[in-house]
Amino acid sequence: MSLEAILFNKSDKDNLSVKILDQLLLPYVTKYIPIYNIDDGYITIKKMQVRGAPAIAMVGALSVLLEIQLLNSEQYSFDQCNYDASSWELLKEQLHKRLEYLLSSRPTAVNLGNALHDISNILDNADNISSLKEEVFNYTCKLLENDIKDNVTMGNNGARHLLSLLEKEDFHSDFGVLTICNTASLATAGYGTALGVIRSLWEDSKQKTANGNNNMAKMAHVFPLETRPYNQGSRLTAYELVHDQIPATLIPDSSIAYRIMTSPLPIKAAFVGADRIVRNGDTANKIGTFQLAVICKQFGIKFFVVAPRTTIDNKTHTGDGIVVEERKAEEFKLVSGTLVHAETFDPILDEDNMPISAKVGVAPPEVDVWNPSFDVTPHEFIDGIITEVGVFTKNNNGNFALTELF
Ligand SMILES: CSC[C@H]1O[C@H](OP(=O)(O)O)[C@H](O)[C@@H]1O
Repeated sequence: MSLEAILFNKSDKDNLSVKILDQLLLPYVTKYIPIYNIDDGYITIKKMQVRGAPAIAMVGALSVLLEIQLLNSEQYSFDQCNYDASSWELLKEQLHKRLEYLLSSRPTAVNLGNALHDISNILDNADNISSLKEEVFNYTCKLLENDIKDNVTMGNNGARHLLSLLEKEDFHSDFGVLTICNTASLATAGYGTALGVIRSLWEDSKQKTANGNNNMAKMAHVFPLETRPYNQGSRLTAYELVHDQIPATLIPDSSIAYRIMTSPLPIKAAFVGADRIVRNGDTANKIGTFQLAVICKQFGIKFFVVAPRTTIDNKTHTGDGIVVEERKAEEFKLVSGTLVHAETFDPILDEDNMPISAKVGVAPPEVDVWNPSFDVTPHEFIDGIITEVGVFTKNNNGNFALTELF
């Protein structure tokens, strides 16, 4: 099992605990940090210690569950925080406000909003704090269980779809794929979305190799983009591909077209995740996704969005309605990482024998920057939307029919 972004200990239902992997320190440092309440959920999501639309939703829901656990415990003194427990209605009103605060941590990824909307409905129908805790516990457990199950189903759906397309075009050899950002175990409860398809394609390749089926289309190489400025591709996806021993070559975001043109093997698809898919199929995803889609269209390479139903926004009609989060300028002007020896790449350790995190400046402090965390890819550039329900492709008018997902 590769790294887990979220550790949820539910062995004692009266003493639930959650830890999240601090992804700002990867790939050199593996450090889990505890979550105790909604404030911790907000901070770890805002700082992107945990990131990835599905993982954000799960950590958000878990932080609400832990806050309810606190409110349900005798030793918790209500005057320590925001709650007036003199009435159940007052407490519910305040908890609704806390959900809105949590939602503001990352506005573009719809999964968090969908999860908090569900929890808000549970809250509206709850009669007391202990029944509320039971309902939110059951909801959150289901959210985590369904995420992994759906990711494996989605991965197999996507692999099967691409291989059948290649069969139809009479393509029977090794191929490469592209991917951007991190859409794997570090962005979900496990297996991943776009990288889940790549994991399924790799399982298929290994099976074909073991059976000696050398005259069949099989994925042989992955080209992950580094994904500036947060480097989810170089720090996280490359890490997961190395862990899974999937052949991969990390490439600069700026090299996509040249990589396709000079690739030693044909590149047949790009698989990307999503933070929000709206009714017409326009998709918000990591900044750089739209230009990857444009380049794929130029080269006739299939471009697939991979996302579970929890990433669907069925209220917004087109991409124009999507709020794109802009991150702080420092996240662009400074590159965060771990101090390593230039030759050996071994982390340099401090007096406590711990790796040293550092930021290096790569731009003049005075310069203005534009640092959108996402972009919006119009559905015209998307060849298919891969979900756990199935693969959705456009009709002859070039439109997606996604009502089954709403
Ligand atoms: C399955 S993760 C979906 C999505 O989330 C990532 O964004 P971030 O790392 O800023 O949370 C990226 O856009 C992934 O494609």
